[in-house]
Amino acid sequence: TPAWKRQNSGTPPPAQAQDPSFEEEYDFVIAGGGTAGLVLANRLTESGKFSVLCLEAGPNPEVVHAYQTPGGNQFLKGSLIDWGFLTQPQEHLGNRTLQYLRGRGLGGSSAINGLYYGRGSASVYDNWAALGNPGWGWDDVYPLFKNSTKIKAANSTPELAAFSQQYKTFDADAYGGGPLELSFQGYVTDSTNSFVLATSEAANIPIVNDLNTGNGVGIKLGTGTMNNRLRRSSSYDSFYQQARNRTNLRVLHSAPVTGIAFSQSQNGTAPRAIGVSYIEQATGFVRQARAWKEVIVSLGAFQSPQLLMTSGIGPRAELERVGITPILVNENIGQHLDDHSVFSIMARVKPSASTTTMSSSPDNLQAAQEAFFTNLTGPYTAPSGITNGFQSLSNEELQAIGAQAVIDAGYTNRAHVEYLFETVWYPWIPTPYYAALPNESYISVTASSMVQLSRGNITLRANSMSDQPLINSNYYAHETDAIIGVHSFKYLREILRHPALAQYTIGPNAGEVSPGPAVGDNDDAAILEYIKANTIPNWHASGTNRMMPLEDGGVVDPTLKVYGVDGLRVVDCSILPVLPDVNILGPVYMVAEKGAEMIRAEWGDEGY
Ligand SMILES: Cc1cc2nc3c(=O)[nH]c(=O)nc-3n(C[C@H](O)[C@H](O)[C@H](O)COP(=O)(O)OP(=O)(O)OC[C@H]3O[C@@H](n4cnc5c(N)ncnc54)[C@H](O)[C@@H]3O)c2cc1C
Repeated sequence: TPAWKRQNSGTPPPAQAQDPSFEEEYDFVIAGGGTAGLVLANRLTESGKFSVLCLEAGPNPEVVHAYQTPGGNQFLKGSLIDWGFLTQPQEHLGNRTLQYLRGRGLGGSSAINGLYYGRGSASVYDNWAALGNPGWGWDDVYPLFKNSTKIKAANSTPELAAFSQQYKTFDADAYGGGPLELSFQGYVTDSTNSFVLATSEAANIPIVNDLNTGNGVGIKLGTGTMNNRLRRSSSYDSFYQQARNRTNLRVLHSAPVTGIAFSQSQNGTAPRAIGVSYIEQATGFVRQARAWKEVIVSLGAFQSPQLLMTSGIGPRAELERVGITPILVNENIGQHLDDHSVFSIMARVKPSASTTTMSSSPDNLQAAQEAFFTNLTGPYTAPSGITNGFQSLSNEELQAIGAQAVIDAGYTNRAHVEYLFETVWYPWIPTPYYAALPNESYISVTASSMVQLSRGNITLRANSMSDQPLINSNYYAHETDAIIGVHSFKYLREILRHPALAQYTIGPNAGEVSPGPAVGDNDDAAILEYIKANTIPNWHASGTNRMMPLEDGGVVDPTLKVYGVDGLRVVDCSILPVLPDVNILGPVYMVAEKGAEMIRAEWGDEGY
C-alpha cells in the first residue's frame, strides 16, 4: 500500500471505518483547495501530527499564467480558472442575468480576485460575537489577521522606489510573519492620488495611515496581495507553497468532490461524516477517501451549500424537489446569501489619467508586458483599482435619507459605503447610456454599499455537483438598499467633480459620459434606474452556511461544526454571519486560520 493511502495518527478506527470501499485514509479530508482550503491544508499539517487530503475541482492556476501579474488580471474572466457562473435573472435589476466570477483551481478565488486586501472595522467582529459566536470578537481575531500576513514597503526594491509613494502607508504592527504577502501596486496614476484627496474632501473620509488595524473607515492607497516583485500572493502562492512538500499532505487538483459519505445514524445518534467521494479526472476513476477525524467543506459560498444539499443536508422541500432523500433537514442551508454589489459613473479623461490605452491594442499590451517583465515598470505593475475609501454615515444622515433600517439592523460604528477608483471603464459592460469607444480613455468612480439588507439564496438545478447551482443574489430587493445606492451615487458625482479629479477630465460635467446629462442630480428615480442597469457583483457572496445559533437560523456553530451531524465543518466565506464592511478576502483568511486553530486544539495538537 502506498504510504499516502495509509496515513493516520494512530487513532483506532471506529467500526464503520472498516468499510472496504475506502481505499485511502487520512485524518482530515478538505473538500476544496481554494482560499480557505489551502490555509487549512497548511495549518493542519504544520506539526506533522495529522495527515490531510485536500481535493480541488479545478487545475493548478499556473495553467493561466496571467493570474500572477496585476496587469494580467484582465485575462482571467472566462478562463480555465474561472467557474463562469451566471446568476438567475435578477428581478430587481430589470431581469438582468449577471456574470458571477469565481476562482476554479488551487488558490480558488484568491487566484483570480481583484488583489485588494482589507480587514474592516473591529465592530463587525464584535457584532459577530454578540450574535452568539463567542471567540470571534475583534480582540480574538486580530492576532489571526496579523499572523497570516507579512508586508513589504512599497519602495523595497529600486524599481519600486521609482513609483509614487504618496498614500502608500502602513502600520508595521498590523502584520506578522505569515505566508500571505502584501505590498502596494507599482505604477500609480496622478489621478489615483487625486482620487484619494477628492474622496476625502467630497465624502468626508479621513486619509489614514492604515485600514487594517480595526478602524475600517478611511482612505489611502490599498494594500494588495502581491509580493514586492508584484507577483500575486494567492493561497496557492503562499500557504500551499510553504506546505507542499510535507509528506503528511496530499493536495490533488482536477479532483472534484462528488459527495460526502455519512455513517448510518444508530440509536438516535447523529449521522457522522466519514469521508468523501471524488473523481480523479486524470484517470477518470471515482475514488473514496476516508476521514478518520473530520471532513472539512471549503467550496465557497455557492458550492459549499450545494455539496451539503446534494449529500442530503438542507431544506426539506428543496432536497425533495430534486429527488434527494434528506439525511438531515436544516432550512437555512443555501439561504441568507449576503453580498455586496457595485455600480459606477464613468468619465472621459486624458490618457495619462487612465490605464485604458494599455489594453486598447495588442501592441500596447505587448509593450506593457515587456516593461513589466524586463524592468518591473509601467501600467502592468498595477491592478485596475485597489484604492478604496470607506465612508461612515452618521445616524442623523442615515435618518435624514430614510435609511433607519440600516441603524435598526445594527450597522453602526462601521463603514457604510465603499468608494472605489478604477483607471479603466468598470464594470466592463456598456451601460444603456454609453458604450466605451476604442480611442478614448476612461476612469470609473464606483460605489458599493457595505450595508446591503437584501438577501438571496442558492438552490439546486439538479441532484449532483456537476450541475451549477442556481444563484439568486437578489440585489436591491430591500427598499433601503435603493436609498443607500442613490445617496452614494450623489457622492460619486461630488467626488468626480472635485477639482482634484476633474482636472483630468475631457468634456462637460467633469467628463461624465455614463450616465451623463440624461440623469439629473436630484432625479432619484432616474438615478435608481441607472444603478439598476449598471449593477454587478462586488464578489463578496457569503452567509449561505452562516455561523449563528441554530434557533436564529444558523448552519454552523461557533466552532464551524455543522449542526446535527458529527465530523463535519464548513470553513470558508459561506459561514460569515454578517458581511464585514470591506472586501472579504482578508476576513476569509482569518476564518480559515481560526478554523485551523480550533480543529488543532480539539484534536490535541501540541500547543493548541
Ligand atoms: C472576481 C473576484 C474578485 C474579487 N476581488 C476581491 C478583492 O479584490 N479583495 C477581496 O478582499 N476580495 C475579493 N474577492 C472575494 C474573495 O476573493 C473571496 O471571497 C474569497 O477568495 C473566497 O474564499 P473561499 O475559500 O471561501 O472560496 P474560494 O476561494 O472560491 O474556494 C473554493 C474552492 O472550491 C473549489 N470547488 C468548488 N466545487 C468543488 C468541488 N465539487 N470539488 C472540489 N473543489 C471544488 C473551487 O474551484 C475553489 O477553488 C473577489 C472575488 C472574485 C470572484
